Amino acid sequence: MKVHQTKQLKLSASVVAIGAFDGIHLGHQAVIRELVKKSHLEGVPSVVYTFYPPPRSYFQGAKILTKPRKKIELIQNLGVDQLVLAEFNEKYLQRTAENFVNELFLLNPKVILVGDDFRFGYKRIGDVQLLKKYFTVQSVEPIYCINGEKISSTKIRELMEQGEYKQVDSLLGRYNEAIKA
Ligand SMILES: Cc1cc2nc3c(=O)[nH]c(=O)nc-3n(C[C@H](O)[C@H](O)[C@H](O)COP(=O)(O)O)c2cc1C
Ligand SMILES: Nc1ncnc2c1ncn2[C@@H]1O[C@H](COP(=O)(O)OP(=O)(O)OP(=O)(O)O)[C@@H](O)[C@H]1O
Repeated sequence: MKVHQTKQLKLSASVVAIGAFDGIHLGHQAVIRELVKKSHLEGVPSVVYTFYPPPRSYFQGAKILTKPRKKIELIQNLGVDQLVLAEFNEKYLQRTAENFVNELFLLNPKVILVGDDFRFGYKRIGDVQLLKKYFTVQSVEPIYCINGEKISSTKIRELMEQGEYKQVDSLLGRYNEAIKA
């Protein structure tokens, strides 16, 4: 897997998943597995486009569940070809939604996988409707916890605060991760 941190990636075709992906929990894993499956079906490279730090950590000080090295390792293990790890900083967050769309054009995506609530660009102006003007956009069926709640990085952070380490591990799908994080 190739990791790109500064220069914008250019590809003649791809399938792309975008998001914070902090923790690479079971929901994230489902998205990335679907991405890799589509990439094999289409015969084009898979691209995960993510951020460091996660926007929720940058803005709200949320605990970071996976530091870059671990995040890279986990994404690579899922069979992804290219990883964009954008540094989320004061300059980056001020990029307009159109400017971000222009970066996505450079990837020539056949499909983009994002959640229905995905937002992008300065002040979160860009939404899935805007993305759909230019690209084929799809989402993946949600993966739920045993109690019926949707798995999320936020839920995992809450469980960590409560010391529910077994539950954290079960949502991450990995053992002893909660203690190390
Ligand atoms: C170019 C760009 C600019 C962004 N600027 C802001 C911003 O000004 N304020 C904000 O709260 N989030 C901003 N974000 C973060 C998004 O709201 C969102 O958290 C990010 O795209 C990850 O999506 P996800 O949270 O659905 O995984 C920006 C994202 C991108 C790609
Ligand atoms: N439980 C889930 N099932 C399926 N897909 C999910 C799940 N959780 C997140 N995703 C998808 O993973 C991608 C990255 O999402 P993101 O990291 O913003 O999710 P999150 O874990 O809900 O984070 P947060 O708690 O910070 O909102 C998006 O495409 C999103 O729709």
